[in-house]
Amino acid sequence: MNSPILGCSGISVRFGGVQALADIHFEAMRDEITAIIGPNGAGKTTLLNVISGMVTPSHGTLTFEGRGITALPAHERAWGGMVRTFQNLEIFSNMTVLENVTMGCHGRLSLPAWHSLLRTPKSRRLEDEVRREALEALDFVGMADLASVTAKDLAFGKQRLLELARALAARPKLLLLDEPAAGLNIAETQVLADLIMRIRDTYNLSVILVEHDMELVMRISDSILVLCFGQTISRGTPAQVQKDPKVIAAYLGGDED
Ligand SMILES: Nc1ncnc2c1ncn2[C@@H]1O[C@H](COP(=O)(O)OP(=O)(O)OP(=O)(O)O)[C@@H](O)[C@H]1O
Repeated sequence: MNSPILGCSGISVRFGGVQALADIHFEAMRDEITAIIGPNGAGKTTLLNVISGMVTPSHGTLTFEGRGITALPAHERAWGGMVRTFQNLEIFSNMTVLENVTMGCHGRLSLPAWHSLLRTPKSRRLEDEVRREALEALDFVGMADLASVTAKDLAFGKQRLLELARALAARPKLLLLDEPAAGLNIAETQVLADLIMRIRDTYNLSVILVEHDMELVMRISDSILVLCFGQTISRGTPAQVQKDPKVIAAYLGGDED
């Protein structure tokens, strides 16, 4: 039976007078794509930030692979296999595509600095390995031919895929995607949807995504959490969530009755 990779229990976050999240209970299952949706200001990004360790909840606990991680800082969560992408692209624009992706491998594949300084055989082997894995990730997102291009010269859609390739190169167990389709056109969004499903199936990893594009969410998600004003208003499969009157009222702008 499938088990949760991530668990949130009673998560609350307050920013001054704003209750951004109130008592959120939520599980993301292994090898599944879980979407977090909701209207503007619902608390989606805040929840993603709590999961990745960038925001500390005022209440509640988090588990990752069954272990408590509530007090674990963001970088330790990343070492443990939780890797995220950002709504505003965070690529190194003056570096090449390949150099950007190799950044994803570091941390996982690293040696004490003196190995690199002295260019020991071990450090050269490691460099080869990093390069091979980075190229593999680029190939997976269909960008192997762009490896030597400077990142800032890529079209926006390709920059988004570059960020995804870098995240993949870190070999995550849980991939957190913050609005991966933002700024993409319809054709690029289709490519992205196929890619995210292929990532789940090929790498056997779990994905949590925050996304506004409902077509994408309904097409690729195994499970959806719907937030509104910091509260959970619905959870379930795309089919269940789509016909939930609370979701229709709050998110899709319909009537509850
Ligand atoms: N750092 C902060 N300081 C103060 N208030 C914040 C902060 N971050 C978020 N908020 C508030 O918390 C609430 C939830 O914001 P959040 O960004 O998580 O929503 P969201 O669902 O991701 O919205 P959007 O779809 O517009 O990105 C909002 O009312 C927002 O204004």
